[in-house]
Amino acid sequence: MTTELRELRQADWDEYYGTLELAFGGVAEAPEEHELWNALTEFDRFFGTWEGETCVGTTGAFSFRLSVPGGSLVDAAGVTMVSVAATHRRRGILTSMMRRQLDDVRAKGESLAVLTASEPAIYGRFGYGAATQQLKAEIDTTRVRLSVPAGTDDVRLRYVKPADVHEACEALYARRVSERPGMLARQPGWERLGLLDPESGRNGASPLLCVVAERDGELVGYARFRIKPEGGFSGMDSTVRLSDLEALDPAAYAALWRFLFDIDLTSKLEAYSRPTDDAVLQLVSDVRRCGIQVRDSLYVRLVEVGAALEARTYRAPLNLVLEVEDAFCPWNAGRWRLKGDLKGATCERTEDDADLALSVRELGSAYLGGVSLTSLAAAGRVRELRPGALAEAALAFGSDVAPWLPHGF
Ligand SMILES: CC(=O)SCCNC(=O)CCNC(=O)[C@H](O)C(C)(C)COP(=O)(O)OP(=O)(O)OC[C@H]1O[C@@H](n2cnc3c(N)ncnc32)[C@H](O)[C@@H]1OP(=O)(O)O
Repeated sequence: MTTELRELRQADWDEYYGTLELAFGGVAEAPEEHELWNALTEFDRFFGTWEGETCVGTTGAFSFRLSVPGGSLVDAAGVTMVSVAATHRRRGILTSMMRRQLDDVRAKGESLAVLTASEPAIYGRFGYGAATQQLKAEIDTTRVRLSVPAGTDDVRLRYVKPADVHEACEALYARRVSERPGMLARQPGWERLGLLDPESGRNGASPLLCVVAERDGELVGYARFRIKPEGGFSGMDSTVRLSDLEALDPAAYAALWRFLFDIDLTSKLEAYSRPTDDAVLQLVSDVRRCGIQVRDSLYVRLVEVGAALEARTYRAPLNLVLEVEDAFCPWNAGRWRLKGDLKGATCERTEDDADLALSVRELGSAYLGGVSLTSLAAAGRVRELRPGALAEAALAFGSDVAPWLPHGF
């Protein structure tokens, strides 16, 4: 039986979403999660592959604004909900959906596509490069102490219901977005994600709790977390699970972490996604007892190389020619002259000799400044054709702040 790839319709959403859930193990999500993802679906950007009435492939894209080095917010397609029914794998269904999707992203004028991958091996062939990492911590709060900066005691903390302060927390988050590449500006509707709290997603922990940090009555930070009750005959020994934490200054930041460390009857603090340069690593007395692990997070694909490279700034002056390989989106292939500095950039087609050769996947990895071109060159994935060009480009592409995606999509 032949398959048909077509835009998603509201009437087909349940069948489409059922296919996706099955590909991820078949456990149905809670009704409130269904409702949120249905509300966020941009139907003209979501595709299903159909065999008769049966959906056998899913994908979609959200219209995001991504923070890039220099602080601009750039239109980016947030690729999501990718699956192929296990009965229909290895027949090229994913490849046909990726083809349609990237053509569609290009037609919309977006220069970037981004995603988080269930497995790192899937998306390199389509030109996506791993661009950010996330840090997981499991901190033994009975052994690790925090050194807090002056002013921490002036920060007032209070428990609040997450929904009661949600608007103010979202406004604070919005101020943080342009300060760190990889963060997404919350689009209308997405503010609900931070409050999503189905019982099935808590794994035995409390409902979502929130503490705000204030100074002179102004919100300067917040932490949202859950507490998983644990322990036994000898007493309670619970775990704090941090969901998200943002603060506007070091004292507010330290006050929130100190609070999380000091919650009575708890001995462990778990954080699943923090930036790799999180300042908490500089506050702790014993980083070895923080159970740090790092993994890949956001993958970036330059859909229009010229426009994407012009959309960010560069940390040092740069003037070189890139020879780009891009088998899946051949309109990007060839030579580009990139001139840039802290103020802006131009990137145009050229016939001049190339200084560096790389594929679009390496450009995606380096784009947010978190993966060094020098390291990619050491792996043989970037070739220096003019001596000195690699050092020049590696310095310019880098970011002082580690890029980070705070939440999945
Ligand atoms: C952004 C997100 O949503 S990430 C979520 C991705 N989804 C999942 O992980 C759910 C479970 N997995 C699946 O649904 C499917 O296995 C998919 C979507 C990963 C792959 O779908 P398929 O239709 O089988 O892929 P398709 O046949 O187009 O394969 C294309 C190529 O990718 C390769 N490939 C496919 N899946 C994988 C994988 N998991 N790891 C490594 N390579 C893979 C294939 O071997 C093939 O390579 P080839 O052209 O050299 O032979």
